[in-house]
Amino acid sequence: MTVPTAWRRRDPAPAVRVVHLGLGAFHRAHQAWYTDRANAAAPYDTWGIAAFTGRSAAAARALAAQDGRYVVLTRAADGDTAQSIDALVEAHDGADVDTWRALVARPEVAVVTLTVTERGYCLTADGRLDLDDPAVQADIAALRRGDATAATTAPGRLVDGLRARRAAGAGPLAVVSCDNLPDNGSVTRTVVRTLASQVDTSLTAWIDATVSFVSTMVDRITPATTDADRDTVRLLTGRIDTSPVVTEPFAEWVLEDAFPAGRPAWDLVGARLVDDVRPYEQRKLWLLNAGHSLLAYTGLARGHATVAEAFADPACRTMLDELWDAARPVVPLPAGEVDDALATLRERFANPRIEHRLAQIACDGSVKLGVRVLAVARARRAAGLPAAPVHALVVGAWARHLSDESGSDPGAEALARALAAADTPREQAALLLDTLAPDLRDETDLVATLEQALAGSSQTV
Ligand SMILES: NC(=O)c1ccc[n+]([C@@H]2O[C@H](COP(=O)([O-])OP(=O)(O)OC[C@H]3O[C@@H](n4cnc5c(N)ncnc54)[C@H](O)[C@@H]3O)[C@@H](O)[C@H]2O)c1
Ligand SMILES: O=P(O)(O)OC[C@@H](O)[C@@H](O)[C@H](O)[C@H](O)CO
Repeated sequence: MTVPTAWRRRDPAPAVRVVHLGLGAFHRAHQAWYTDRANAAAPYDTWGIAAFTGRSAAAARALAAQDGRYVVLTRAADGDTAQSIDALVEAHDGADVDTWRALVARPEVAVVTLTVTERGYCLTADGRLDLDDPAVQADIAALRRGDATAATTAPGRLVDGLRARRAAGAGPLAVVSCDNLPDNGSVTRTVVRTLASQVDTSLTAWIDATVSFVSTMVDRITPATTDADRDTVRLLTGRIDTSPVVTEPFAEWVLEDAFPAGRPAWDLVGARLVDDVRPYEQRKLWLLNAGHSLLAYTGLARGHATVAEAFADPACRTMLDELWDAARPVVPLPAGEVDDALATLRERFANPRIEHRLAQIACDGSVKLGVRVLAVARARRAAGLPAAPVHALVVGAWARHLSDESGSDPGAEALARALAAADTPREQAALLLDTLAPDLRDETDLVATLEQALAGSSQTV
């Protein structure tokens, strides 16, 4: 493939030492951007990334045609700045399992990062690998056969790659989830170990001894790229970029320091290495992501299309303030730090130049609401605080969204049918809590306010 002159590298590409799965917008705006800046800050220790798409051969081809290079457009309220990223050195179709195995098995590869969406972890409602999922079953069968086409799920691909690494004797490795899930490192370990144990129990023991699963909190609002964004990049840089990414100025990355074979110097460019990521994860999931989900379901119902539009609507803002008030006392960080995060969030959500589509955020509520919204209800119960009606309001708004847009949540089609067939708000409330947080089914105040929200129908929002 001939790379156009505009995209040819002046300096040699850094050697591949990170492999990534899920080459979407967020990886390009966050982990690749951090790695690019870390390489500049530590030129004696550079790291290249080989990234695999989840499903799309076209996205990998488009980036490969630019030698992996692309522009990050940082969009502030008062203007754009363009930065070319060099850290991504290979882009592959996720279906290319031979290259996946070969790269994960290289001894100089020390880190595997993931952005495969919440759904990509194939979890049951209580956080285990869903062994009833046909895709998981197909992966287990293919991996037992040693099939060359092998795995399609993220846990299956990881097991496939780790098996190749063990066979090559390539040694320790860190697997780093960068998805919006609490305890994302432990969740990744659980799904990988469970799947490996179905294939080869000695592999599970090797994983336990050799692989670390790093929990991280990742934050940078990065909407899907549009044609208008590609036009802006062309005007600003003079380059035709098929794969730019538009993002906000704010970026945050908090990681556990568990890298047995080293890592890029992310700490030199703002990432924080800590012993326990959980407080930061909870701060982000319970304030930002929960806020996004509230704005998505209530904002769409009120005719808005973007976060900034919904945020400017006083009715949405009142609900958002209630949501943040309910979370404030249970986020396990000093109150001043929580208030600073909220002040920053108000500015970020108000940025009218970041066109973050509510429809994008509204997808897959069945795997998001439990960890973003009902986790706060659970934390309030544990702290002896009363149930907050706003949590029921968000779940009710999601249920109504599901009845109009069931395609936006492939994991909730059966639930949408059951909700439509249910005779009373009480039955609907039970169905919703069974799906999202079965342990909260006996939370009488929550159930009562959810029934009210469901009975109130669209008047509630
Ligand atoms: N966009 C953001 O603002 C943002 C911020 C923080 C975290 N995240 C996390 O990153 C994830 C991806 O966001 P994005 O903006 O890059 O989305 P995107 O749609 O641009 O890309 C998603 C990527 O994940 C891959 N993928 C999807 N399902 C997969 C699966 N089952 N197995 C393997 N790969 C799979 C897709 O093929 C694609 O490469 C989010 O779901 C979230 O968990 C996103
Ligand atoms: O990416 P998702 O689908 O997990 O969630 C949608 C948004 O809430 C999310 O992408 C935020 O923009 C992001 O988490 C900000 O860091």
